[in-house]
Amino acid sequence: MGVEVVVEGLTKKFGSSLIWKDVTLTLPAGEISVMLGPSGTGKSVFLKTLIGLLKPNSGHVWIEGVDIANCKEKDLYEIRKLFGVLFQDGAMFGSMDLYDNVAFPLREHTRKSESEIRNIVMDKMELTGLVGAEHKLPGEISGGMRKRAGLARALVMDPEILLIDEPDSGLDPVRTSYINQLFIDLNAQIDATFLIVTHDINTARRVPDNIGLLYHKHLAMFGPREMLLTSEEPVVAQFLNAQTVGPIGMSEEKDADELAAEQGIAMPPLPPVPVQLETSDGRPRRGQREPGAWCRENGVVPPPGSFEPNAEQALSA
Ligand SMILES: Nc1ncnc2c1ncn2[C@@H]1O[C@H](COP(=O)(O)OP(=O)(O)OP(=O)(O)O)[C@@H](O)[C@H]1O
Repeated sequence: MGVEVVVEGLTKKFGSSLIWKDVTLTLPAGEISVMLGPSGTGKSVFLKTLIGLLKPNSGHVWIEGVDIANCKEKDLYEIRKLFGVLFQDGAMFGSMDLYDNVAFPLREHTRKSESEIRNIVMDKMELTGLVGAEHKLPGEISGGMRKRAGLARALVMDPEILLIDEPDSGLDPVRTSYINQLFIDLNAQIDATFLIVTHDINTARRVPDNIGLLYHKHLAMFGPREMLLTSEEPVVAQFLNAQTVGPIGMSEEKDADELAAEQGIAMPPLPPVPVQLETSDGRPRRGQREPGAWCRENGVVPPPGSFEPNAEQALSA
């Protein structure tokens, strides 16, 4: 389960406006990757391009030997069945209760009987902690529950690839922690390839196996979590450690005057690398590695205090 997604030289423009250029990365099968970036850098456009909702100007997205950026509609239709997508607002139908919302893709795209549908829907409701809320309308539940309902719906077709757009938008830190734990537990259970787009650096620091950062119309870096959290590269270090000193300003890039004013101000030292969030029942995940393994294998000395149980002091953005 879980398939690799290989992105090669992807470039996207709207008219003459370049969104990002030459993005190349591989989402490893069954692992959790996070895509970060300042507002407006094209993270949502990237998700939509991966699933073929938007066409890139050039480049390839290879999934199981098919280039979905350039294939026929018929092949795209087949490949899309591998995806589950959780949109920012959950994208629920307001007039249907949660049960019917979650059942919708099964009724629309399969010939399953209502009793088979019931088994699948209730299984996904259980996975996402929604048993008992089946007959509530989306307008009657909290934002956190709506996201979990969107997640249950994204799971009913047993996706190999799960794309999740800003799961933490509009959620308080406690609900964000719950949904992050749910992603880790789900990843262990379904072994799908996850890509989460987020602004939340605490999510990015603790949840994924891999992190990518889109900045200034290109992919600044993509790689294992420990690689980015120990990187001294100014854009990566500034963003992942929520610093104001560095090349990123309020509206993405700082201008020359702002950067000149910072001359001589050293970037603060990197904080300790936190341990990665584990599954709640201790079940291993495919992408999980021993804390510090990447650093050891690559001869990188992590900041003092890294991987200690209490190293995960929340950073404020
Ligand atoms: N269909 C479209 N047509 C034209 N421009 C678009 C379209 N979709 C997105 N854009 C533009 O592409 C840019 C990137 O948008 P996108 O929503 O992907 O950014 P983002 O990084 O997800 O931002 P945020 O973090 O604020 O959600 C924006 O300038 C947006 O206006």
